[in-house]
Amino acid sequence: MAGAATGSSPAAPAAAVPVVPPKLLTLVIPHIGGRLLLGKKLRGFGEAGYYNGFGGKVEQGETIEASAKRELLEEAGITATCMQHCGLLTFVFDDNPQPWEVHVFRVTAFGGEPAASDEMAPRYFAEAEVPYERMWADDVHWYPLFLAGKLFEGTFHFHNTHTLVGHTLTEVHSLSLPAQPLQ
Ligand SMILES: CNc1ncnc2c1ncn2[C@@H]1O[C@H](COP(=O)(O)OP(=O)(O)OP(=O)(O)O)[C@@H](O)[C@H]1O
Repeated sequence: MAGAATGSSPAAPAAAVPVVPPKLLTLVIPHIGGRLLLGKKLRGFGEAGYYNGFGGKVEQGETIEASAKRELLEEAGITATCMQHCGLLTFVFDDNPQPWEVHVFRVTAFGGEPAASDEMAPRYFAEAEVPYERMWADDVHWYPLFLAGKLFEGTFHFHNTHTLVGHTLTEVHSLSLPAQPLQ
């Protein structure tokens, strides 16, 4: 008889695991002349005083790249004139069913002068002085690849939003970005 079952009981129907599409975000870091431009968060529960690149949610009708440039202008007052996609980070939280997919960009030339916004105060850091103790817990892992000019992909698992409990990280040779705007 064809199609004999391998187990003694009929296979149970697969449990319906809800798949929540990831929230798309950008993270833009100017990296020029051995220095990084980071922003000190001026507001946000539990985040004020912390440093990060510039970025936020990709909006409907916007490409990821356009979103990165918009956030850099809104938060740091500068216009990227040379920017490369260099990382894809996925954040998974045990207290949030929606993972975050963060596209990281390096800016190597920009127009304008960095200026504080109501969200962020920009500040330069030498490569050896990145303030990891005042940054997200994943940053200490992937910044070395960023600083070395590599492309990378990683997945980071957080407990209660902020405690990093595990991760994978690999250098890659290419990254792709959807050309279409977010629907
Ligand atoms: C979990 N570990 C993390 N490690 C490093 N960077 C992280 C991060 N999690 C979020 N980020 C980045 O922080 C910025 C603000 O994020 P977040 O406050 O959620 O964006 P926000 O909803 O305010 O976006 P809008 O500015 O309103 O569009 C944004 O660049 C996002 O990519």
